[in-house]
Amino acid sequence: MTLSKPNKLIVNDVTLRDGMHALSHQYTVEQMRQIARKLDEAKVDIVEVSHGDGLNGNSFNYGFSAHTEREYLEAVREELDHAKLAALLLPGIGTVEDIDMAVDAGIDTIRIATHCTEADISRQHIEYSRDKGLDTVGFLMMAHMIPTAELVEQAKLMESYGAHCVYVTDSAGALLMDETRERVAALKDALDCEVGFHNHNNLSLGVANTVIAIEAGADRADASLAGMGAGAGNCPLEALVAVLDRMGVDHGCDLYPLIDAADKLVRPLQTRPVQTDGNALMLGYAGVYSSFLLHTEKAEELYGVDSRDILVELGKRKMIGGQEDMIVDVALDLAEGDE
Ligand SMILES: C[C@H](O)CC(=O)C(=O)O
Ligand SMILES: [Mn+2]
Repeated sequence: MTLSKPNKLIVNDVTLRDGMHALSHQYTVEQMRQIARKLDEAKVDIVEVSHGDGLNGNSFNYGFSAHTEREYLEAVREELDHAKLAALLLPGIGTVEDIDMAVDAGIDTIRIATHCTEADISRQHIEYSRDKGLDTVGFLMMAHMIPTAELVEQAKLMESYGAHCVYVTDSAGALLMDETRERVAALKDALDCEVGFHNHNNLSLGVANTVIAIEAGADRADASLAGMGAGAGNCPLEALVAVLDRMGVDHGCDLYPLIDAADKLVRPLQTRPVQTDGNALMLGYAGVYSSFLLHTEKAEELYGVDSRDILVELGKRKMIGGQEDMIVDVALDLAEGDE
């Protein structure tokens, strides 16, 4: 099938940001350099670098990273000739001072992420980033949790603050195919700015849903090498590019350096394989934030409660990003027999 798309797809790699979750934020600077070099050689448009939970995520609650974000950003900046450098920020975890640091370290793009019902807290950060001349993106996380019409209203807020692009972000990898199409098409219809799509492979729909998003008009798509990311990982970049090649979609990336980087650089780093195994599947099934996976497995070990039960309960309680401490709460409740 050939898809006629008016503009080239913008490919945003998240191996060095979402991929941080899969490694408990422990990339070395040299690993980041090697991966960034290959992404640049493959002509990926945007390479994102940050703590997995965004700038300043370095903390007891989210996990400490091996190096500072300035060290990571400055190192990757030196490796990029073609690709733009991006950082992610969640208002409240990161502040405008972190945007200043990232600008100083050389970013071109900032992505401001909020829970899908909280777009209003992105105003200050989006306006500030626009004033700094950054390519500015709004990122509506856990997009499966609200109906499409509400998501559109939240996206319009981000656009009104000045976002160049607003993302449908399937943080839990929970969206079904029709749900993906409906959300992306509705944002495309309602917004003048670009629309993006980011997802997780928890229900094994990573590539399929990204292709559907592109068919529905997404201008930007996120993916990562070997799917390196939270939960079952993100849409695997090399597989997406192979499929888009077959479909005749203009994405501008070279397949072979991506395959080489996925197989030789990234997969060997995956101490816990990034795949749709039982617990990762449960994230998509129960609608739970993908970065809860490793924290939940730790709670299983500590409190002797089945991870799957913890994840189902977290989904029932509608826990969202930032509520990582509730994983322990739920595990303790289940251990005591009261849920
Ligand atoms: C901070 C999160 O990891 C952002 C993200 O990639 C998602 O919600 O998915
Ligand atoms: Mn993600």
